[in-house]
Amino acid sequence: MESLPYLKEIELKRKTIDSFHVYPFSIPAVKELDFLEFDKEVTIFVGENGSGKSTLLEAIAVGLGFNAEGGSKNFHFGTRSTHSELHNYLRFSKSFKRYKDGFFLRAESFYNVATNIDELDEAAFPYIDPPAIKDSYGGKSLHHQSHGESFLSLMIQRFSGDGLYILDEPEAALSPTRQLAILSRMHQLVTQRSQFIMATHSPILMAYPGAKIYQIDKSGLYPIKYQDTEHYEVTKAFLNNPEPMLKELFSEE
Ligand SMILES: Nc1ncnc2c1ncn2[C@@H]1O[C@H](COP(=O)(O)OP(=O)(O)OP(=O)(O)O)[C@@H](O)[C@H]1O
Repeated sequence: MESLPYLKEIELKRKTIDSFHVYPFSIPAVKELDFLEFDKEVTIFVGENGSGKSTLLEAIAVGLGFNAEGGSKNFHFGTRSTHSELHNYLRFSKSFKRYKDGFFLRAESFYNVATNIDELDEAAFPYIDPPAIKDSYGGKSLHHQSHGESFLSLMIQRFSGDGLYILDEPEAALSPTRQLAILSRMHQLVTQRSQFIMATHSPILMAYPGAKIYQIDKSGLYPIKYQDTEHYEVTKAFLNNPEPMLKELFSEE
């Protein structure tokens, strides 16, 4: 699709940064960052806990106009104000084509998104019967669905294609079977001209065919093949033959 992706590149305006010794500029994802290309429909960030995936994803989302705690561009609630200033130091290079749908999904604050939907529906109730917003999320309050069900409702019912979707660890509540369902839904949405930018620890989700995977570690941020990710190697080695690893882990020495 010629006009995809919607987000083509980000650049860190390094000259405007006073110090790379303070958060968020001190974290591996940012310290070595210059340019980052989004040249595939699906871009995936992988890396150890604390490498800076969420910080980077949040800055991309906020810089593009999404609420720092997640949601579509219509969400403006905030229960905390701890998001970093990184977005102010990024330059965004976008396609001429606009996306029609968009969502920033972060596992850690999805609860607040669900609460906000309920509150908006309650506020609309005297005027619109039945309240409409949750219809787009599977017809019942996301609080009345399991964590995994609500994630899946969101992707299946609410995401409508022609979209830019920024997902932070969407696997958090999902069984392996549901993660496969997410892969399938992502594929449908990609065929409907969508772009995904995602941070994940899931070896299932990072197997999305043709995805561009960026590894984040102390040397910075660089493309990596799926089979070379630590997530793939460790999971494969463990599942193929768990005993030696368990023995090593539980040895007294
Ligand atoms: N508001 C903040 N102020 C200072 N340091 C922070 C802040 N938020 C995060 N950090 C630190 O920045 C680093 C990167 O955190 P971040 O949440 O981006 O990592 P991550 O790669 O998403 O980790 P995980 O895989 O565990 O979700 C961590 O060391 C974290 O402690």
